[in-house]
Amino acid sequence: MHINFHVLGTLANTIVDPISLNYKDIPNFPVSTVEGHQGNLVFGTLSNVKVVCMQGRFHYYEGYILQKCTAPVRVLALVGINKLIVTNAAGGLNPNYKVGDIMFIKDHINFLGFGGNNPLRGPNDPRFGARFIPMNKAYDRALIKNAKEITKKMGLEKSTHEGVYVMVGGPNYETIAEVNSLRMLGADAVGMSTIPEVLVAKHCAMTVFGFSIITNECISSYDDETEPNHQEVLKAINSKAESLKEFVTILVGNIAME
Ligand SMILES: O=P(O)(O)O[C@H]1O[C@H](CO)[C@@H](O)[C@H]1O
Ligand code: HPA
Repeated sequence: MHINFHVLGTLANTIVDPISLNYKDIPNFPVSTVEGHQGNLVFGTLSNVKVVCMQGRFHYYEGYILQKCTAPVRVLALVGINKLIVTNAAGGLNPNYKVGDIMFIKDHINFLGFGGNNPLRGPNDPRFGARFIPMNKAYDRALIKNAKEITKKMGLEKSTHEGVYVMVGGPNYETIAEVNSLRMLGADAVGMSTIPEVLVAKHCAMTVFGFSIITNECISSYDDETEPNHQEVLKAINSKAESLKEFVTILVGNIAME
């Protein structure tokens, strides 16, 4: 199983018997440039299940093409990974979402993809998957159900949601008009990542589960004096680290029992 920990990088510290490889020591691997993305591939076990954790991901706004951003997912497929847990920090578009809430990703809107910018663009390599892939079952329903049961038992029910993630290119945060448009499109949380990895994972026939941590409430009024910033994003993530570690550890154990 593979866990993509990204800005939740401290979660990698829960891995038992870890073997950590720095991305810069892996031939042809991209290198993380974003604060909070530590840049290690960590092999080990969690809940007695063999896992690989990406401690740091790659974003389009860093300057990498999407094929490069997602190359690690294909590396993971080649080492035998068939289940992927993706995580991210996201701004809450849904007015009911509060900082620190968890959103299980039930679906996504690929803003970059609408214009044809897709990691699967180019000649198809059939060793990984088919040219045309369905995405209506991208996020595994059974795992969402399982995750809901865990958060309920953890007493997190009120701060947990199921929603739609939209990816924008970044690196700027959204204007007020953009926030209002994304809401109208039906998105609940916005970020600058994840969807390319999910596309490549589905191309490789992986089972995918994803969740967002709501790190800020998107600003939708011209009278609001506040501004979003990456420090508040990191702070919100760190304040949830302990309960997220517990959640992911239980989830991995449950997945293995299925
Ligand atoms: O999606 P992740 O990498 O978790 O992080 C989110 O937080 C950063 C912006 O603060 C952006 O990288 C955005 O995508
Ligand atoms: N917008 C886009 N990406 C983000 C945000 C946001 O408000 N918060 C964390 N990542």
